[in-house]
Amino acid sequence: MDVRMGSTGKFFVGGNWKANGTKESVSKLVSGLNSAEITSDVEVIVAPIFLHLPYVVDHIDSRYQVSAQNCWVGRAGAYTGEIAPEQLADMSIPWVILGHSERRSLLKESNDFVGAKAANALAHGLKVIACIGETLEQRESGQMYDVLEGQLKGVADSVSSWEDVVVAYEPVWAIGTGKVATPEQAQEVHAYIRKWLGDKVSQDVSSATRIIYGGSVNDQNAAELANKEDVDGFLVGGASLKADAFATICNARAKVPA
Ligand SMILES: O=C(CO)COP(=O)(O)O
Repeated sequence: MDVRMGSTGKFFVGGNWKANGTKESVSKLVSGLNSAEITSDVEVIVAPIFLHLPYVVDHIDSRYQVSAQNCWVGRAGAYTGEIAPEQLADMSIPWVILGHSERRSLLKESNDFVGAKAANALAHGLKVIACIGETLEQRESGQMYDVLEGQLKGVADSVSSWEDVVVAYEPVWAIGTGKVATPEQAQEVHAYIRKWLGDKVSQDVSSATRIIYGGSVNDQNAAELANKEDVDGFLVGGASLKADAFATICNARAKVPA
């Protein structure tokens, strides 16, 4: 089994809770996760909304790491409504998700802006899950690789060290739609991303960087996707809100025979 080095060399599963949850539901989810059985071969991250971060940091088991879903592009200061990476680090939040397609489309975050945010977060000691992905229209009109390249380049132009970067391939047409990419579709794009990193960044970065898949991953389809050579983990939305389903996804690679 081909295992990526990354910072820990482990299969990587992130639960992106998006703008979901109340005090009550988050407390239930955290207790469900605390009693879930998860193999030690996997690095697991959960990403609640900013407001719930302190509660989750204080109450979740140390087997899980906590992530924000966004951060500011610069330092702390006069930026109303924003949260800077050093403020996340100060709250013991080690990870941040950047460039999610919901932010790219709804908030018009550009490739350069996402790259600048990634560099800024890394400079302040955070680790970054950098999201890329094409829409159905872009895929069907043959623009998929141009779009993915632009998104990768946005990150690569700003980021000098990739040690603390995980790349999440999340085809927009698969997010929240129940229409998961086939294992072959995911593998094809992951292999493209790995080759792009090898050609444009370095062979070391290409082989060490974990490339994870997101988009309608659930407890039924995760094992087959995890079996693909270049799928190093998942970024999970809806199914990460259920502790049992999320634990099954976290254990998906462990179930695959080596
Ligand atoms: O956007 C996603 C994770 O960041 C995927 O969401 P779903 O798993 O709900 O499709």
